[in-house]
Amino acid sequence: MTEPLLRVTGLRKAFGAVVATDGLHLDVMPGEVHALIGPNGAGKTTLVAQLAGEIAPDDGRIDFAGADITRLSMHARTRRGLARSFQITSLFPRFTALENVALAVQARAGHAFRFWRPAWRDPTLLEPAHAVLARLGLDLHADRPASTLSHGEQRQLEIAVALATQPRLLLLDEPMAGLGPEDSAWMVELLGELRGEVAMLLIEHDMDAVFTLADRITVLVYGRALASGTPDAIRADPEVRRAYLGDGAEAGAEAV
Ligand SMILES: Nc1ncnc2c1ncn2[C@@H]1O[C@H](COP(=O)(O)OP(=O)(O)OP(=O)(O)O)[C@@H](O)[C@H]1O
Repeated sequence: MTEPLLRVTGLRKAFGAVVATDGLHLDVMPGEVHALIGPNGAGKTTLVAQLAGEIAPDDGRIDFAGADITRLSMHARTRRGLARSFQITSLFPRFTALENVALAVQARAGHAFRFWRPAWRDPTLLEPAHAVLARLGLDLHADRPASTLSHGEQRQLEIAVALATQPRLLLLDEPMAGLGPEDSAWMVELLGELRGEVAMLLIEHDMDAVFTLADRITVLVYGRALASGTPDAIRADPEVRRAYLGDGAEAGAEAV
C-alpha cells in the first residue's frame, strides 16, 4: 500500500483558551490534491503554519516523506520538498520575476548566498528559474520587477517561487484570494496542470475551485476533521451540510 506523503497525527495548538488545532489527524497521499475547507476560524491557516514550520504545535506529530519533521526549521522542510506558496508580501518587490525565482532555486540548492556572484548572474540558478517561469507563462515578464506585475501575475509568481524549490508537497493558502474571475480560472487551470506531479494541500474558500481540483476534501471545524472524502462524498455528507447550514449560510451550503 502507498504510504502517505504527509501524515499529521494528534496535532494540537491552542492560543490561550482557543484551541485552533484539536487533536487533528490528516493524510495527504503522493500526487494528491487534498483540499481543506471549513468556516472562518476553523483553524486552516494555523494548520498550514504548523506544517510549514512557522509555528510550533503544542502536541502531536508531523511526518513528511517518511521522516518526523515536527521540530524541523522551515528551511529544513523546504529542502525536504515541502513548499508553502507565500503571500505576495514575501516576494522581493524590487527584484525582477526572474530574480525572485532564482533565489528560490538557490534556497533549494541549499548553498549560502554567494555575494561575489549574485543569484541573477549564476547560470545554474537562472536556467531552472527561466524554465519555471516559462512553464507558468510568465517568461514574458521575467525582467519586470515583481511590484510592477498585476495582482494575478504576482499570485502566479508566488506559485513559481514555490515550484522552483522542486516541492513534493505544495501548501496553498487561498491561492484565489483577491483574484477576478479571469485570473481565478487561469489559476485553476494552472493548478490542474500540476496535478499528479506535485501533491497539494489546498485551502480555498472558492468552492468551485475546490470541487474542480480536489481528489479529496477534508472539512475542518473547530480544529477537528469533521469529514474527509471524495468531492461527491463530501457534497452528500449530511453533517457537512449541517455545519455549513448552521448559521443560515445558504450560499455556502449550496456551494458544498
Ligand atoms: N496568533 C493567534 N493568537 C490568538 N488566536 C489566534 C491566533 N491565530 C489564530 N487564532 C485563533 O485560532 C482560531 C483559528 O484561526 P485560523 O486563522 O487558523 O482559522 P482559519 O480557518 O484559517 O480562518 P479563515 O478562514 O478566517 O482564514 C481562530 O479562533 C483564531 O481567532
